[in-house]
Amino acid sequence: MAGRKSPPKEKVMDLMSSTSILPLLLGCLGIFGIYQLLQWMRMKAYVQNTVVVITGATSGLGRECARVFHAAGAKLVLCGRNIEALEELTRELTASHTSQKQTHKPYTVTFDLADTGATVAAAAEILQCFGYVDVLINNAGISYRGTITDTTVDVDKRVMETNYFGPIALTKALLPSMIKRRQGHIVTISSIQGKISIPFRSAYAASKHATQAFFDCLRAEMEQDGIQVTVISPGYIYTNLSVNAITADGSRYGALDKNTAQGRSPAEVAQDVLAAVGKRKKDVIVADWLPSLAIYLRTLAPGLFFSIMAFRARNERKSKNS
Ligand SMILES: NC(=O)C1=CN([C@@H]2O[C@H](COP(=O)(O)OP(=O)(O)OC[C@H]3O[C@@H](n4cnc5c(N)ncnc54)[C@H](OP(=O)(O)O)[C@@H]3O)[C@@H](O)[C@H]2O)C=CC1
Ligand SMILES: CCCCCCCCCCCCCCCC(=O)OCC(=O)COP(=O)(O)O
Repeated sequence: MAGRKSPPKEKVMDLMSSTSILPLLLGCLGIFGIYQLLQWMRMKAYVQNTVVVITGATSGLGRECARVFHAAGAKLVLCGRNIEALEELTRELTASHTSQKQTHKPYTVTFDLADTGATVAAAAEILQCFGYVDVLINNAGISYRGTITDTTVDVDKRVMETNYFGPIALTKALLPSMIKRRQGHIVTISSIQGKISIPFRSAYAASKHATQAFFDCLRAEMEQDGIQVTVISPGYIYTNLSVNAITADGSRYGALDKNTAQGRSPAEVAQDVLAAVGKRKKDVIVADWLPSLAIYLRTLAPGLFFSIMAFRARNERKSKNS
């Protein structure tokens, strides 16, 4: 009937059929789906049968990475200090074998990353496992809690040795064989604290900033040799990191922090690590919006960021003293 207004739903349907928007939309969705599927297949193929070395595989994120990469068909070399924990994980992974996908029995290599000599010797042992290394995941690390004025330089050194000098020694020892093959991927688990510094974490934040800087330099230098470098910066993850953290005098902190307990599950973060490796990402932040915003704030409005951190320090001091 002339002059009668059609209801909005009908109008939308009319528009869709008359201008072929619906088939166009469906076509785009289909192309996007196929693209995602191809990306996923490429990612899986990248990891299947590749030799992946994981440090700190005895606990937390490292152990979950071991599970995720094993399930994806990687040939694993699991590293840590605790031989029993490594053997237990190896038994678990071997028992989890399914007929659907070919999986491989992992090797284990035991060493302390804070001991450079032992780390370099371990690299030779790691290379003997499968004859080469495709992917090194520098995951092991320790955290720290304390005020700068109370903290001994020995504590600063201990954190730097585990989080910085150990991983770079292992990386340097494995690089020549990767360069020779013109193939390899170095992955480093840094932290949001590799990009911003928060009070009472000086040694940890410094070690993670150094890590970010070193691996950014490495990425540029290795491009000509075909070696990939990925730095992953997670926010809080629900692991034993705070429990195992060291304090100003070097003693164990021993408590599970609220932020840590409310963090992401290590299994979920391990999937993000797998995706970042499979997609050959260069720099990945795995965190909620607040830490990401804090990184932007540090760059774009440093004055405001420093005021917020000073406020945080005052508050933390007050609540400790009360
Ligand atoms: N949990 C979190 O909130 C976050 C963690 N990260 C990073 O994730 C990584 C993994 O930590 P996470 O799983 O959380 O913590 P965990 O404490 O659960 O695991 C740390 C791992 O590192 C190993 N390790 C520590 N010191 C040494 C050493 N000297 N030599 C060899 N191995 C060592 C531990 O082995 P052992 O059993 O021998 O002690 C353990 O396997 C770290 O680099 C951490 O900085 C980053 C952001 C957030
Ligand atoms: C006007 C806009 C206001 C915006 C406020 C932004 C500032 C908020 C500060 C957020 C700080 C986030 C810190 C995240 C730290 C983190 O995720 O660290 C991960 C770790 O490595 C944890 O190790 P730890 O030993 O510290 O548990």
